[in-house]
Amino acid sequence: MPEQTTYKKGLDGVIATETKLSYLDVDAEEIVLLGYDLIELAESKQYLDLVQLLLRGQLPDEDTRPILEKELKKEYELPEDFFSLFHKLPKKTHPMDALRTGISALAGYEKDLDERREDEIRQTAIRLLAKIPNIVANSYRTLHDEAVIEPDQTLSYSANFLYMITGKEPTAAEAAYFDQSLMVYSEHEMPNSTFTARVIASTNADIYGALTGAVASLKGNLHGGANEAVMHMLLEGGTTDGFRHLLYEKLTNKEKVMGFGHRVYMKKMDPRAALMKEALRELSAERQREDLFEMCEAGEQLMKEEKGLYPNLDYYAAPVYYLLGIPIDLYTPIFFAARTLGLCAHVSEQYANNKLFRPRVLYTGPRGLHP
Ligand SMILES: CC(=O)SCCNC(=O)CCNC(=O)[C@H](O)C(C)(C)COP(=O)(O)OP(=O)(O)OC[C@H]1O[C@@H](n2cnc3c(N)ncnc32)[C@H](O)[C@@H]1OP(=O)(O)O
Ligand SMILES: O=C([O-])CC(=O)C(=O)O
Repeated sequence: MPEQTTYKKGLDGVIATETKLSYLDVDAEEIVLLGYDLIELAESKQYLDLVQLLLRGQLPDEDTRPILEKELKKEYELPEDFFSLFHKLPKKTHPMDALRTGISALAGYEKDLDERREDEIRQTAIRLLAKIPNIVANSYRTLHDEAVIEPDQTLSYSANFLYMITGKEPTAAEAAYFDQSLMVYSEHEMPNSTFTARVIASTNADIYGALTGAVASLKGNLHGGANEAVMHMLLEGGTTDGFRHLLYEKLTNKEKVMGFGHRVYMKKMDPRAALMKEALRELSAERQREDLFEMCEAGEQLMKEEKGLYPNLDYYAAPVYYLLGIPIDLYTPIFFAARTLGLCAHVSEQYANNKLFRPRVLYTGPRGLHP
């Protein structure tokens, strides 16, 4: 028998690894990202700055940012005929499953899957960050019998991502809201998907396998899948009164209300949700959709009063994506595209200081049986 240690269901509160990448300091209300506060970064920087920070350890300056942008743009293209893969899938395939298939398929094109050197893994991360938005947008298009939209090198990274999704060149303001959402989704310490990726990487499996597993984890509605569920719930509610009624019904039926609660922030508002709430306030005023903002605020108020629960990021990111004209099925794939950054940094860190994850169990089954 292993030495008895405390068992925590769902590894609640258990320290799983050391990391220099990020830490949720709930008391200080800070999401620490390599020493910086994620919210401060999201208010003043761009997603590409975070790419440089998480993969290369420091924020870029005016000289290094364009170099990084060029590196990414050089890698936008996917292998020839890549999207024929998606023509063969059933039309009802969820975009997260298409993304999982796409990332898995990309592995076959990598020149050396056994490479584990930190600088090389970080170059692979650049390739993944360049290609995943293309897979997200165009696997969806292919499954919907729409023409593939080639990446536009003249647009910024985030503007191009949004352009490939909607087919329209975004305004500077739309691109900025989207970029900010990518930043707040980019990295968040040790959620289930990051843990999944590190567990897979700890067997010395390649980064494509680690990310493929992480897509599967993120799809679940207790994790990334919640953003899509939130939007369906808002649409089902329809009006503030309708939404309130729906939430009461869910609480009476003891159903989980998507977009509320969090393993780490359980009794506090997720700081990222507060930032997206401000984005929604502005965007809904610009679009004369104050009704949507009011509905969300009424839901927030009700959940606080009835359950003492606060919104997480998915609650306010979903209506922001809705007002940006993004199809609901793409909300979780976009979350994954943004999180590719944090995942790659974690996988790289795992390789650099590896120890196989292999916990023990609290056995509750029978003993002493004989065939
Ligand atoms: C970006 C992200 O991935 S953030 C997470 C996105 N996921 C969601 O929004 C899904 C809805 N939320 C949840 O299911 C949960 O809050 C989780 C899974 C995120 C975290 O919860 P856990 O730490 O595992 O706590 P658990 O699910 O056990 O909940 C504890 C209690 O709060 C209640 N609770 C927690 N979240 C909710 C919710 N959203 N709606 C209703 N009740 C809830 C539970 O029913 C439980 O009550 P009980 O003790 O009376 O049984
Ligand atoms: O931290 C978590 O458990 C989930 C979450 O908010 C994220 O992955 O962004």
